[in-house]
Amino acid sequence: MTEHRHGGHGNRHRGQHRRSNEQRQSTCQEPPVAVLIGMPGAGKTRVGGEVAHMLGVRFTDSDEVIEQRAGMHITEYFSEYGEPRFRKLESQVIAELLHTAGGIVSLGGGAPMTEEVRRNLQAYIERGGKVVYLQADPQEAMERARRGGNRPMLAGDADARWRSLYEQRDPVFKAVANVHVHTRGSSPQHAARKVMDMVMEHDVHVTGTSITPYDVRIGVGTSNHLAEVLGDKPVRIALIHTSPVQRHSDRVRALLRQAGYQVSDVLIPDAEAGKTIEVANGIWQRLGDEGFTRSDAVVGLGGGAATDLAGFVAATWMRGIRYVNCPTSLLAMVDASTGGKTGINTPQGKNLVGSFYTPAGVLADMRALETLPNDIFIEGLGEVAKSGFIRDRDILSILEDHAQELRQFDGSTFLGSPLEDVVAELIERTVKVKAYHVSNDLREAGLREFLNYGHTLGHAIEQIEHFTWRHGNAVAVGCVFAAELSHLLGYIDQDLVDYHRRLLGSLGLPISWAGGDWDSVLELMHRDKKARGNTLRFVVLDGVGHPIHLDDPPIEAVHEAFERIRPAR
Ligand SMILES: NC(=O)c1ccc[n+]([C@@H]2O[C@H](COP(=O)([O-])OP(=O)(O)OC[C@H]3O[C@@H](n4cnc5c(N)ncnc54)[C@H](O)[C@@H]3O)[C@@H](O)[C@H]2O)c1
Ligand SMILES: O=C(O)C(=O)C[C@@H](O)[C@H](O)[C@H](O)COP(=O)(O)O
Repeated sequence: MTEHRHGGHGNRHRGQHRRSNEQRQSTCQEPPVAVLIGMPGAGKTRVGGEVAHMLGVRFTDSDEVIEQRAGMHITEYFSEYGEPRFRKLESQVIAELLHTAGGIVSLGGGAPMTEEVRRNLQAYIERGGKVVYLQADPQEAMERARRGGNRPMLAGDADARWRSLYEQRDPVFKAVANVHVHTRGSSPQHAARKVMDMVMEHDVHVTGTSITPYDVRIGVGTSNHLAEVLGDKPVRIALIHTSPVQRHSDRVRALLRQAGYQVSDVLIPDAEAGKTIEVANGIWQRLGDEGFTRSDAVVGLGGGAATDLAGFVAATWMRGIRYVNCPTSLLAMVDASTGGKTGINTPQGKNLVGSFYTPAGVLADMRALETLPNDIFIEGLGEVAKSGFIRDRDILSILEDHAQELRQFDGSTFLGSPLEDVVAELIERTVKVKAYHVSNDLREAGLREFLNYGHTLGHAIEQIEHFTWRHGNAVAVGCVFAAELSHLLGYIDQDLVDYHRRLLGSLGLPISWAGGDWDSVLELMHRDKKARGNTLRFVVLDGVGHPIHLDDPPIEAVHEAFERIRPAR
């Protein structure tokens, strides 16, 4: 029930483009990374060439390929054979390029007006492709088209002809493209940067029974989609955020105001201190005082604690209003912001009050990672690794291969570095794992519980440590505990337990815990949401990618697993 649409076909992050391009320049047999369409003079060739250069991939102009095939200039072909025959040749060439060109392809201005081209572009999009409508300012485009000359479709009064073509083509281009980039006033380099960020955006579509479908949009600059996702119904937006992410909330507030919304800026206490009934109550009071109605909305911006609280407020205000999450920590991007588990803590335990309430969209803008401290980035890797253990072993391989760079994460040098591609892929893969479970079991009747691997002990550690232990760190120890328990009960061998310790340790995550005592841990594990009556329940593995439910295990084994995560004396 989950579809995945992302920045192209397979794992194609920027570094991979560069490497593979050198090997494939002459014999490319891959679909393009992106196809640019737009009006004459929109800058398809210039911007497309620049994007290809930035990505280190080849650039193909369909008109040039047609001229090579025809052995003559397009203007000559037009006058000798007429437009219908030209469009036929153009369709054939484009059909081939959509399977074989690789890199960036720009299409002739009128190409998408041919039905067969539209059909082929649609099929390309369905295979994961990006068709980018380069929307230039009409004056700028006309001026460039005039200067460019030699365009058979603009013969005569070029401006008048351009305008009339624009009226016919603009609605078609808008419908055909799945990426729209406005280039008004932009230099070709700036426009190319915009195109590149949008092309490299990875989208995971979440759908399923009882879920109004939404997208998780991952990439640099994805918060620019905020107004599009909120839509035009809300008049007021409550922007809920914490102070360490002030720089990002300032930007988002400006975006919202530019889009015409009335923004109520709601600053909440940081981290777990924000996930309380008192904080929620303070916001309900404000929403009431400020006249928030059912058509207004909430934006949650920050780490997982802020998005959990924002979702809870949205779920409860007037029994549910629209909300969009803008996660700023790695953990919130890969896990907390998606899936609709919203909630607060109570003195008795973590997330004990809350609801399943799905966001209208999630904008994981990787630009936010620029300010993320190293220890909070590493904490997020705890949930990434968990997702690898329960479902996607490629996540584990990527973590192994890049452990050292990940461990040394530095937000100030992150964007544009090779690590950016690695992290983008980890985020996308982890969100897919989350989306798979959520799509099939929103209300956690069974399958979704697998996302709780490592959490039964993890939540107890957080609670006993009064939240001085970060969630992802506690989950990492919880995963080692769950692996020990799986092994003690004969589900996995010692190698897999050792592998848990080796991998998590190599990422800088904790693998043992000295705090608390057995009795208090046991009491808290009984309050875990997976427990039933007096029965403890856990998620364990019977292999990588094979989580299982473990109901009412022998208490001696649980105790022994706990002893095994105590540090060696
Ligand atoms: N709802 C879910 O499905 C789900 C899933 C996983 C975790 N969670 C919850 O998420 C929380 C953990 O999330 P977290 O690890 O993001 O912790 P957090 O929200 O406490 O954030 C950690 C710290 O990093 C700061 N921060 C976040 N982004 C930043 C940025 N870009 N720059 C600078 N500082 C930044 C925060 O303000 C905070 O101080 C826990 O409450 C956990 O229960 C919920
Ligand atoms: O989405 C889920 O379902 C999860 O269990 C994801 C967990 O990683 C997350 O920490 C969640 O908040 C835990 O929920 P809880 O129901 O155990 O409180």
